[in-house]
Amino acid sequence: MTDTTPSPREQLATQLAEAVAEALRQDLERQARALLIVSGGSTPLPFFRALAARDLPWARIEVTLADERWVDDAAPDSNARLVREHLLHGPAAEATFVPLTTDHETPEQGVDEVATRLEGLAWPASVAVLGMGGDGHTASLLPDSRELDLALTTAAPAVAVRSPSQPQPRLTLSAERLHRARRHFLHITGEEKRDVLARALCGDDARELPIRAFLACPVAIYWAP
Ligand SMILES: O=C1O[C@H](COP(=O)(O)O)[C@@H](O)[C@H](O)[C@H]1O
Repeated sequence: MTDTTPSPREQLATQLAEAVAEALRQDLERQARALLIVSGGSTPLPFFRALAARDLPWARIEVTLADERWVDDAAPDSNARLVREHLLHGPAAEATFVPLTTDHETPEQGVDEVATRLEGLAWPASVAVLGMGGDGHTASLLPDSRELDLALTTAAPAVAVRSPSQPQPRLTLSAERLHRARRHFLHITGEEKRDVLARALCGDDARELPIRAFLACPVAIYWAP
């Protein structure tokens, strides 16, 4: 017989989708629109699929990203592509998705247009679902980027980022803007990320491990092996 038990990562994604959906429902009882910030990368895919299946008033929900690579939105490494392909399905296709790229050649040229777009959203966000890389980065607050200090301290909503460890330039929501969410969830999987998180919890220098900027939010940690 085939084992149909969901994997721990699928169970985690379902639990996270339930928590995010409940937060959106609660806020939409009191306000006309609600904003959801999601992360890119590979971890959120089962969460996107689980959330898309939730019964929500999607037409009143705005979705944007914590960060984006400055690539065409059909490129394999575009976070917008992941959101479009895995979250904005069925009833969830009625959500308003606000991407973080423009037609400009570089994020430095496009950042003001993205900032204007972001200012028009329903702040404070209901939820920010953060991810984390093995180097302790979250969004594109990258430990080796020249712009990390700026992104951690500026009041601007978005920052253009370049980093020797990343093949493409990126655009990230600033730490200040990511803090403007009523609830923060950290979604990570695997032993390596658990160890990085454990290390981050033992210190306070966000320049070394940028995820530290959110560990006192408070943040609800969703982890599975
Ligand atoms: O570059 C990125 O990495 C992190 C984590 O990605 P994952 O593939 O390890 O899940 C992600 O949170 C961030 O949004 C993304 O752009």
